Amino acid sequence: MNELPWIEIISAVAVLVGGGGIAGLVVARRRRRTQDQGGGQATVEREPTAKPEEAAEPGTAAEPGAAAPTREPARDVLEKPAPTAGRLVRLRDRLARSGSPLGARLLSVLSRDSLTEDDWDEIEEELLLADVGAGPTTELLESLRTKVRVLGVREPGAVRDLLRSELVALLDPALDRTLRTEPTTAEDGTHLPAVTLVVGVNGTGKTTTVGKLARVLVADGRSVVLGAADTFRAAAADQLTTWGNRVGVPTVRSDREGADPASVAFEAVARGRDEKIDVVLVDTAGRLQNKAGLMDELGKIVRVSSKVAAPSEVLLVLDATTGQNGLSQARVFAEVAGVTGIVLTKLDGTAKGGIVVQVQRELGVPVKLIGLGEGPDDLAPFDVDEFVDGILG
Ligand SMILES: Nc1nc2c(ncn2[C@@H]2O[C@H](COP(=O)(O)OP(=O)(O)OP(=O)(O)O)[C@@H](O)[C@H]2O)c(=O)[nH]1
Repeated sequence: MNELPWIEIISAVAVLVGGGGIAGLVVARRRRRTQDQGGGQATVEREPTAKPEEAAEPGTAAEPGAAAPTREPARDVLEKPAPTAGRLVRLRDRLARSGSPLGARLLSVLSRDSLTEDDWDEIEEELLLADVGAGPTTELLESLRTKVRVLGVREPGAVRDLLRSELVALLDPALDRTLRTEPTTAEDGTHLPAVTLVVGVNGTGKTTTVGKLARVLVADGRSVVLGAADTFRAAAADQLTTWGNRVGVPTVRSDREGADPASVAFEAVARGRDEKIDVVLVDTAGRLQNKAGLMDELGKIVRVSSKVAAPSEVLLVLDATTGQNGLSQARVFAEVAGVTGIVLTKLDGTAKGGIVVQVQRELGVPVKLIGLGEGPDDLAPFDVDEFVDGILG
């Protein structure tokens, strides 16, 4: 794969949008590749060196049969993931087309000749319906009312600029949205891959996000290994393996349904260490935040895989269409797994994007990625300015 055009295109867009969010996904220099993922050549077949026993919690017996064989990708059908750059443009397009855009409705009310109390009530209702949340909605309304009154803003272009700056402020552009995907070196010189753990409740889009993220990383020139720690459903590991195969990324998995997910995560991270892989992406099973056993298991996945390398990112996948529900999920996951970023999926089909504001406020954790559709490259870095321009249409 010729990486140079990628670098030029992505760098140009990073300069254009000036967004910190995309910076973490951009490879600014040609990276050392420890594994050819784009050239259609075979990788070295290697059995995982770590034993499942090592993955057991101290004092617990290792599970028999929990070993995690690796599915090597089929190398002759590799796809070329879409560049990260084009996704920002597509985001605006999808947001503008989804449902009836919040921004357009707000602008139409704000542009009326003289704003009555009914008009302000309508604006409030629109914001609440979009899941912006009661507190942020009140803040936004007060600020808008004052500025409209004090500055006498009436001209449509000026109203749009005012609303735009208020929405940008609400989304906290200062938050660091960089994805930490740089490998590190331990004190003893051991290569440590960057580990990204993907967590969330059932059906939010975790496996799809891992697959899409692998493509983003491959497009940016990173070497990647996937860990199928969703051992409840064999189909989940198959699904992940298929995602990996499409871009030449191997998947570490267990052939036994119900195997210890912590063991699989451990094996995947150990393989990343042994093969000097840049990033290990670990998919976990969907779990309800109110099921203590499942949440304990998640804590164990974090602890056990940290014996090789601690996660540099724990991404909580939230379905934007479920709105407020996502909040209570987010709180519990943050407690158990130390969430470092939110992935908001299915934004293409909802006018409830306001949940971004609430989640960030509640947790102080930034939205880092957004899902814009079911297509393989429908995942984009979250960029505040682009997002607001998208909802303003
Ligand atoms: N429209 C749309 N659909 C999405 C998006 N992300 C994921 N999906 C769909 O959501 C469904 C569930 O996705 P999965 O990745 O299987 O979800 P999961 O969280 O891994 O599911 P469990 O393992 O059962 O918990 C699939 O049909 C995906 O195609 C998105 O951004 N937009």
